[in-house]
Amino acid sequence: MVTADTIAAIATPYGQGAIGVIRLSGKDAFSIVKQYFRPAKGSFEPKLVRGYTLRYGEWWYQRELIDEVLISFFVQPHSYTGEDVVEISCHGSPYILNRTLESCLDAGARLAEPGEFTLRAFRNGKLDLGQAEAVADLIASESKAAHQIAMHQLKGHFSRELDEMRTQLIEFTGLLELELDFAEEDVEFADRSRFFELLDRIKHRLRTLIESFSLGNAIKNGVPVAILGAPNAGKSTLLNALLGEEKAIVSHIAGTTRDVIEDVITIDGIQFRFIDTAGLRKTSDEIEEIGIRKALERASKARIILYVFDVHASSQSEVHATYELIKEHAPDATILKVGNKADLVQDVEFLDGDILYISAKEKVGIDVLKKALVKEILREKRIDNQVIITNVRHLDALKKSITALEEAERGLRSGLSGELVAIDLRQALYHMGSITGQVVADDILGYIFANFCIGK
Ligand SMILES: Nc1nc2c(c(=O)[nH]1)N(C=O)[C@@H](CNc1ccc(C(=O)N[C@@H](CCC(=O)O)C(=O)O)cc1)CN2
Ligand SMILES: Nc1nc2c(ncn2[C@@H]2O[C@H](COP(=O)(O)OP(=O)(O)OP(=O)(O)O)[C@@H](O)[C@H]2O)c(=O)[nH]1
Ligand SMILES: [Mg+2]
Repeated sequence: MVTADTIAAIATPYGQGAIGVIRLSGKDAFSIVKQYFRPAKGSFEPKLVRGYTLRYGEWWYQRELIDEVLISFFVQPHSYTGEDVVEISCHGSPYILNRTLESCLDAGARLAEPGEFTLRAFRNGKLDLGQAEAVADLIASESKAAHQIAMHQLKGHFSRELDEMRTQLIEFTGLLELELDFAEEDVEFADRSRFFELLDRIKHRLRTLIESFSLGNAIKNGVPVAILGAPNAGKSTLLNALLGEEKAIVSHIAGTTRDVIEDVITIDGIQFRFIDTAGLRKTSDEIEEIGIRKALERASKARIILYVFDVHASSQSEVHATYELIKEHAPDATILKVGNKADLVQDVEFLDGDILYISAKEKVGIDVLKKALVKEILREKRIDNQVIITNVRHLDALKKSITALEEAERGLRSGLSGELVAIDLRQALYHMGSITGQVVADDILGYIFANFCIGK
């Protein structure tokens, strides 16, 4: 067990709260408590601490009664970090928390780096790297879907699957390398046809994981939905109807919205990021022109585009032309056609095809539109109980693994000797292992944990 220097941090958010927690981890955690803690009953002996116990008493520092506190004890290796851990629960006042932290630092603890508690948990084998990253995602999750994906990963499903694939590859790679020792005898220990099968299976699975990134990333950061269309189509009215608040200015004057306006809402557990934009048209107004450029730029980054047109006022050719303009700028997005101001027409037989008719102003059809958005994101996919990757680092490692596997396959097909093929396989194994952290360089660890909160 690694028991390094003792780290300390405030583990709760900054500001006033009912309770605030200071966390200490490392070999001096209990003796630091000894210096300032006066138990309400009995005495406190670091050596006699039992894990999973709680003590009540006072925290004194520089002759000042800082607070009444509750202290939780975890004895290594049975703690989050795997080290001796202490949690001091104070009243949630910034002054109390700062003073208590100060006292711990005064006694020799060091201020923890962001993510350092979790880094220690990783180093001590409590979590693998993928799970440690899931902890950060879990804390950041703001919707049921994002929470589900992070929790699935924290529970180690992704890691287990990678481990299984790695084990199969390692076995085969070992056999290939063994052939080297019998080079003169021209033997093949590793059954080539079974190998191609294995490679196909693993590549297919890796590809599915890679494809899941687009969904995973959208869910984690909020699915970007850009609202586009001609001026006065009712885009801002639609944004307000979706959000249920008057966020954007609405007026009968064409060209009202200039800047990009955005806000998030959660629908059926999925967070959507709605982006209202300037109406698309030819204009000589310089500022409006900038707004239109921004609109098209945001269109290119959206996953879904709500193309809003006025069923009452627009001609079929206008509707078509704007649609083509949007499509050109956002070839990868799904474009949903939304025929607005349906309240102004009697029979809606304006355009054929899959058009959603709504009245943004009268809030008619908004729920159907929301359902359509959720359906578009989930399609047939379920997000519970399956691995969905959300992390660019993982995406990168998976892509590199596939490239190496393809190289190995090419080598085998062209009759390359086993030991050379094995080099590519080791490369693939390396990249797969980098996800769970079986192989990982220190600078990568530093980069990963730097993005955590302090105290985590
Ligand atoms: N107060 C508090 N709440 C918290 C945490 C924490 O550290 N402190 N957590 C942290 O962020 C999460 C819980 N994670 C934890 C994971 C493992 C252990 C732990 O003690 N593990 C031992 C126990 C196993 C056993 O029961 O024997 C171990 O792994 O050996 C503690 C917390 C969320 N809530
Ligand atoms: N009758 C009716 N009027 C609507 C509807 N939606 C919007 N309007 C009206 O259409 C006008 C333009 O609405 P906006 O939401 O500002 O249109 P926009 O697309 O954001 O326009 P720009 O920002 O100029 O591009 C306003 O007068 C709205 O009240 C609707 O469903 N029915
Ligand atoms: Mg507008």
